[in-house]
Amino acid sequence: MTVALGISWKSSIKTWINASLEQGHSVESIIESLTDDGLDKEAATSAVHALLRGEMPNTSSYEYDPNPVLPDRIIHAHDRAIHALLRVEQPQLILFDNVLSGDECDQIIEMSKSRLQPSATIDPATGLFEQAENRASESCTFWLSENPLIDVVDRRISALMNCPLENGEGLQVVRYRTGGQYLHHFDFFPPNDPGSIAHLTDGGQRTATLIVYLNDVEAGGGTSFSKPGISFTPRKGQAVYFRYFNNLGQLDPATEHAGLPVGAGEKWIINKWMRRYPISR
Ligand SMILES: O=C(O)CCC(=O)C(=O)O
Ligand SMILES: [Fe+2]
Repeated sequence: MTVALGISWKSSIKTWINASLEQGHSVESIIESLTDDGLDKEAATSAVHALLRGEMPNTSSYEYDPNPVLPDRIIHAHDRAIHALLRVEQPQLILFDNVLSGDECDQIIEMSKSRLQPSATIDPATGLFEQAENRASESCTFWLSENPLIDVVDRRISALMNCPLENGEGLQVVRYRTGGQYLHHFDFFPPNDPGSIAHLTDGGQRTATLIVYLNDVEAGGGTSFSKPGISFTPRKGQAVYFRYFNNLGQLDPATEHAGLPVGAGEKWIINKWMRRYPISR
């Protein structure tokens, strides 16, 4: 016999699903366990998907809970002491100095050149990657800890963001040529887009981003946050952190941002996206 799960599904089931995702169990295996326990498949699937989207509807205003990033002036991140130069509380934004050395920036640019492909964005309906109209750049992704340098950078960023290594997507390197830009957008998967579920099922929602600047840009190319009205100038080795998913499962609308048009020369960055749960690899 199977039972249907009402809208207010028991919080113990929710806690159990959350713990299972945190332990790295796959969505399919969790749904299977729930159906083995007598839930109907559709109810089990929608319960897991509801949790993946975030427990709280975004009708109430975003609550700024404590940032997992340490509040210190200098953070000892894996192998490097990193200075926090500027902190904004609403939205939660931090500018860090010297996250990568000049030499590390140059090496990552060199390693990426032969791998770049035109950047894609996610189709809201299907979840498939499509040719980006709002994003004029090329990019490539490294596997987590793909080589010794990428491994050190992945570990350093994980320590800096105070988020487990396994919750991190592989480093994405982006090159914008003169005129290249990324129009205003959010980094999280829009919870109500049907296409988001395919991405949420492995790792859950994105929680925070670190953008590392790999070069000094000749002109333009800042990262602009329109709600607080702040823009960051690319500076080789520096990084901007922002967090948009809190412990209530809300998403911060004030983290909308853009990569401004590059006025002259090229702009190279790394994107590191952290997820709520470990990603299977
Ligand atoms: O280029 C930038 O400064 C921002 C890039 C960005 O927001 C992204 O790739 O998601
Ligand atoms: Fe972004």
